[in-house]
Amino acid sequence: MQQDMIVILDLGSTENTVLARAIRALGVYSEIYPHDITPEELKRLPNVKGVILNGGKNNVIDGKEIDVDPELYHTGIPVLAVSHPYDPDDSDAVVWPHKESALKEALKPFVFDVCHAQPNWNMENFIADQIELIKQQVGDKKVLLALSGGVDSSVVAALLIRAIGKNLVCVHVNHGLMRKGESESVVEVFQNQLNANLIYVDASDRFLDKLKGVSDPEEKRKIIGGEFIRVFEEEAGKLDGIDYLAQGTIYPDIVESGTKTAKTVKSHHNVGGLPEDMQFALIEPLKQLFKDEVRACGLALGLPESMVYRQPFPGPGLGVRCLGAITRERLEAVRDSDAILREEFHNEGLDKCVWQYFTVVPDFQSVGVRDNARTFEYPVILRAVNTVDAMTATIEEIPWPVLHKITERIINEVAGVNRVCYDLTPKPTGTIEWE
Ligand SMILES: Nc1ncnc2c1ncn2[C@@H]1O[C@H](COP(=O)(O)OP(=O)(O)OP(=O)(O)O)[C@@H](O)[C@H]1O
Repeated sequence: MQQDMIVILDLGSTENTVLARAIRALGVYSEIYPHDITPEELKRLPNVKGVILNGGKNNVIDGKEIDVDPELYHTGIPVLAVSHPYDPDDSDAVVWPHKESALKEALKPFVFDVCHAQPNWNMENFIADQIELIKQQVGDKKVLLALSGGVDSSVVAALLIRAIGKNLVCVHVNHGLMRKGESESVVEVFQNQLNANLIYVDASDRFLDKLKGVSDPEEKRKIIGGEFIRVFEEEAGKLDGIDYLAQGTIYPDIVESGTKTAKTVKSHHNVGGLPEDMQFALIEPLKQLFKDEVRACGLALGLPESMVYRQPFPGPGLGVRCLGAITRERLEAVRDSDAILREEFHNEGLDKCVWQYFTVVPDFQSVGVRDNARTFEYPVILRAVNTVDAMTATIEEIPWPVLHKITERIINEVAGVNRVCYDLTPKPTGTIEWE
């Protein structure tokens, strides 16, 4: 193992991630575990140099104050107990700084002088350690991964290919609602460049047939999600001897799904909504990483920037941007206009400062004129928003010349479109997506 580690035990603090990031900022790897970890489990973790018991206001579960196993103090590993002030009248509470710079200074004596941890946390060492751990866990067994082409599943795939090569079986489902070139790039990067064992399923017709005539957004989402599970199940059923399922779970997913002491923000989809009765052991090598670290890991593994910095994309894909009942004609208009928007945003460097930008095609037409003749065609709506937490969103001010250029390209290059609009609605009152 290349990296030393400081373990944070969650005793009800809301600041676990702040603490982990501050320790990692000192160059020392840090992972967060629940308070009820046993001394044996702790000792099995690689290279643990110290333990921080991180107390806080969520320290009561089912009416009982939680604590760690007292044996943890006798493992020979240095232990530091800290607590964050949560009751302003509680003069006994240790004042623990919130700012990362101050927190780093406060942590240094424990991390370096008491634990003697080496600042050897970097992507190369992380990757080397994960590969070693995966090899130990999996041996020569087979691992299945649903590969969307999104950041998280792509980075997991690249890591597992390094660790176990062809014993990783990736399944990519093209539901026909991908952005332009996306499924092709999954095949190019994983099959052609990384030599992965990739099963590519073109299920476009199947999805589009099921969606024919369905205009209710919720029903559309349900059909897409349900059909995805069926396709994946069918493919998994054809495979023999799979023992493990890999998932692109990252640390924020765990926090959002609720840790033992944190309330659930939203229940995170078990990956791809896989059926409960599929009995696999899980491999989640990124589950302790934050999004920026996942990206750095992907780059270090040689994935292209376009994949690693891919903007968030809804599970039902372009299906929720082709408003109302999906038709192939309008779906192509969404796909082509989205590709133009992305290309122009990239050319202008706007892809670096706008969080999410996409196009929408509604299911009504308007009158226009082209070459002295009347047209009756669809509009394309542009949307570009910034957000910190996706709960609210603001509208990005795009320079007029850029908007003009995008408009001109869309009306000239996208079939069936005669009008372009810019959506100026913040969230609230609009959601980020239209459906
Ligand atoms: N078209 C697809 N083909 C194969 N697997 C998919 C597909 N779409 C989604 N998945 C699987 O479902 C998981 C969750 O999908 P979701 O769209 O919510 O992505 P995510 O959580 O942003 O992760 P990612 O960045 O890996 O796409 C993905 O990580 C992937 O394992």
